[in-house]
Amino acid sequence: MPADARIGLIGLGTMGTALALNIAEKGFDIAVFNRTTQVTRDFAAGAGDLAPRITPTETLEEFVAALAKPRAIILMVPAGDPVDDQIEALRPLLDDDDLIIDAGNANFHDTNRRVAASDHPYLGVGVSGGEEGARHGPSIMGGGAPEVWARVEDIMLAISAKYKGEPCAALMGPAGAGHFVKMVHNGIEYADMQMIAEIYGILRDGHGLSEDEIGKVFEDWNTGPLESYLIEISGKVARARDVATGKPLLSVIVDAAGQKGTGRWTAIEALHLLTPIPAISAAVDARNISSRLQERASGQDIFGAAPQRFDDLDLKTLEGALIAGKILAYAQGFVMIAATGDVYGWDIDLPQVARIWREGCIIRSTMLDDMAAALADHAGDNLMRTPYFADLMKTHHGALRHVVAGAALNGHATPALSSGLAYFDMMRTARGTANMIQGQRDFFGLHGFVHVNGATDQHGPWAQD
Ligand SMILES: NC(=O)C1=CN([C@@H]2O[C@H](COP(=O)(O)OP(=O)(O)OC[C@H]3O[C@@H](n4cnc5c(N)ncnc54)[C@H](OP(=O)(O)O)[C@@H]3O)[C@@H](O)[C@H]2O)C=CC1
Ligand SMILES: O=C(CO)[C@H](O)[C@H](O)COP(=O)(O)O
Repeated sequence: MPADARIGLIGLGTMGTALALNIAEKGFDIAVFNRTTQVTRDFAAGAGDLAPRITPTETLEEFVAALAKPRAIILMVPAGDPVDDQIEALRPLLDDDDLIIDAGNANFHDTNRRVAASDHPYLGVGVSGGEEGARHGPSIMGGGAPEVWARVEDIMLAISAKYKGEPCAALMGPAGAGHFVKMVHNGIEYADMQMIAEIYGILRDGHGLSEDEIGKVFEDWNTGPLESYLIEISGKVARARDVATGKPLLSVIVDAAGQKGTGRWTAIEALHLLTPIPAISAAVDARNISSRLQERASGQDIFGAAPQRFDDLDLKTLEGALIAGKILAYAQGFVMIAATGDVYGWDIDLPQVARIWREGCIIRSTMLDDMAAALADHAGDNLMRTPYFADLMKTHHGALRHVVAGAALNGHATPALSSGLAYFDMMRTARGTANMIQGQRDFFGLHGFVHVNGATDQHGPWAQD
């Protein structure tokens, strides 16, 4: 077997299979390996016209031998131990300058650790777009040293999605920066999905619309400012039928949301960074609450089901609420990415992040082009305060307010929309209510407060007792 494959890939699951075919289609010879050999055989047998560019291998030794030197190997296996185990198995077979690329959804702390622990070239690369994106063009968020990224940049740019011809792939920063950006991408994804689900609930239980009618609403919204992959697929999901029964698919899906961890990591990391992302955190909590099926049923037995019919909010208002909520979720995510500058010393280019999210990834949306422009023109500012998005917020925060208030009065839980609104209101209130908290802290613990005249470490009269 000639040792001439330009790149290798381990892990022929949903993402690995699609990515390997994408790489081959773009003209790069690729060697593949999978833990379960039959999967490799089936993959090779089904590769069709792309088979000549693909070298299937059945042992790690055979896989490594099939690669041109210096080697570059993509891992597309589950995050965590499988990545460490695979690296441990591979490294003894590799030369010092061979490159390992973890393209799964690794926790960025793990990527930082792996980079720090090894002198060998390493990239942590976030890939978004699901199976379809991986096959035909994902958004790719690279992390690692620029000279290491340069070794595979041509492949990354070639296989990535294109926005008006511009590749949606870039190096975000060193070490775990790529996986950090992918993590926040997924956090925003959680908030975006949760807000859509909240509006779906109002359409279903408040307005009493059928699934087809709801599908039509999302289809209509997908031709306006909300145009995005998630709104598009929400319409398709609403319209879909269960194959076995012919019933609306949504009516046969248990309402307990799964999660693999990236949203939770985003919420945890935001707390560490002291960066508020309440809409994203609320979306994580909402998934956690959704999973408590038994408890929710018991709650309904005691209190009665919460959501009541209410249809006094028109579709324009619901659309406006989603527009405002979406801006706030993205704004929180971008502020969180910017916070890595102080804490990790990463100088992540926010407009570039927005640019590579314009196509390929799950949160792609027409708004992202305007976000890229706003973040470039107003570096360092919160997206919600940049003129274009501030105007949109001025136009739509009233709708968000009506939806949150109406939902609360009628028993519809809207945790992500409500949290987004609370963030907006707090972030536009020069004098809030934390003076009371400071007073309380000083009362019970003499923690001191800053006086409005600028004097620090001040105390209330109780300090004299
Ligand atoms: N699915 C998605 O939409 C997306 C997933 N990701 C990330 O991509 C990565 C892969 O996900 P996905 O393709 O969906 O996962 P799959 O479950 O479809 O595939 C997992 C692959 O990893 C292999 N594997 C599992 N455990 C081990 C192990 N311990 N050692 C070696 N190989 C192992 C499996 O081999 P075997 O055949 O032997 O089981 C299989 O080829 C994950 O990190 C995921 O979070 C990122 C973006 C989107
Ligand atoms: O990374 C992704 C999309 O961008 C994956 O689809 C991810 O698995 C989604 O997260 P979760 O399973 O927690 O909903």
